[in-house]
Amino acid sequence: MIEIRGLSKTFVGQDGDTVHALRDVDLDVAENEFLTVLGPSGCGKTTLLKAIAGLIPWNDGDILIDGTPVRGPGPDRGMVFQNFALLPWATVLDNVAFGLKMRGVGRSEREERARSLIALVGLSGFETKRPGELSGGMQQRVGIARALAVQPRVLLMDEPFGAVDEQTRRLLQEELLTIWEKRRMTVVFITHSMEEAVLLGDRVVLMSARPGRIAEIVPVPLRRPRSSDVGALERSGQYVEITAYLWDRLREMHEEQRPAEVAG
Ligand SMILES: Nc1ncnc2c1ncn2[C@@H]1O[C@H](COP(=O)(O)OP(=O)(O)OP(=O)(O)O)[C@@H](O)[C@H]1O
Repeated sequence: MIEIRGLSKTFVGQDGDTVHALRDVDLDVAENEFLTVLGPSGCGKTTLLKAIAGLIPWNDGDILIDGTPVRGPGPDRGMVFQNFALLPWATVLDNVAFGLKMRGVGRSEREERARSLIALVGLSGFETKRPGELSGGMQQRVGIARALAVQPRVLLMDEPFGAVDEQTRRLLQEELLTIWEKRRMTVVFITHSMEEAVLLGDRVVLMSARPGRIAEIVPVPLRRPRSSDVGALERSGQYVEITAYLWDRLREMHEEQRPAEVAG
């Protein structure tokens, strides 16, 4: 469904140095797959996601969605950011309905759709609140509802639970699994957490830094649905084994990086 071929992206820093954020990345994401992306800080995860979203240009390569080249943002792709990126002056209802308004959906229909999504993410009763009156976890629920409102085929999530406390993160992970189990869509989910990558993903993409490349793709054959008993899943041998494997690989990648760092 998403095909990435030979994707390369360089940035020129303020000091004039060139940073190879991505080099020659090839990746296929299947329809309705939940793909998680894990890698050290600065390996190009956000750059990859923004390129798929059509938010930044790249130097080389192609990104195709159902065979159509990505040339910019589109309603087929919804994005959820770590820092929520909500409209601070607008109510929860208006934030969730915003994308529908932009697409010319009439008031009563967009409010009805927004209310049902607000219920889906567990925020009924908070429709008239503004983001500043909500906790971080609640704000991120609004961010998810807003992204889902336009019924995107692809949901792009950039460390969406990175800014909330551990308990809230656990709840949001379970909720996201429940939502995805109900209405399947293709998800690309960036995280720093090995546990999160395994809990949510069908496959984990491991990226290495400088330049950002795909080091390995690790399948996660844990049974689904997973939302009903996350605790048992996390205690299963398979879960423990995959998480340990990812940690070994990340540590190896870190070791490989070190001599280059020392040599400058
Ligand atoms: N606008 C920019 N200008 C210059 N360099 C940039 C820019 N955006 C990203 N970079 C560089 O590109 C590389 C990849 O950045 P990116 O944000 O994609 O990494 P990341 O894996 O998402 O990092 P993190 O996990 O810390 O969020 C980094 O070295 C970063 O410094």
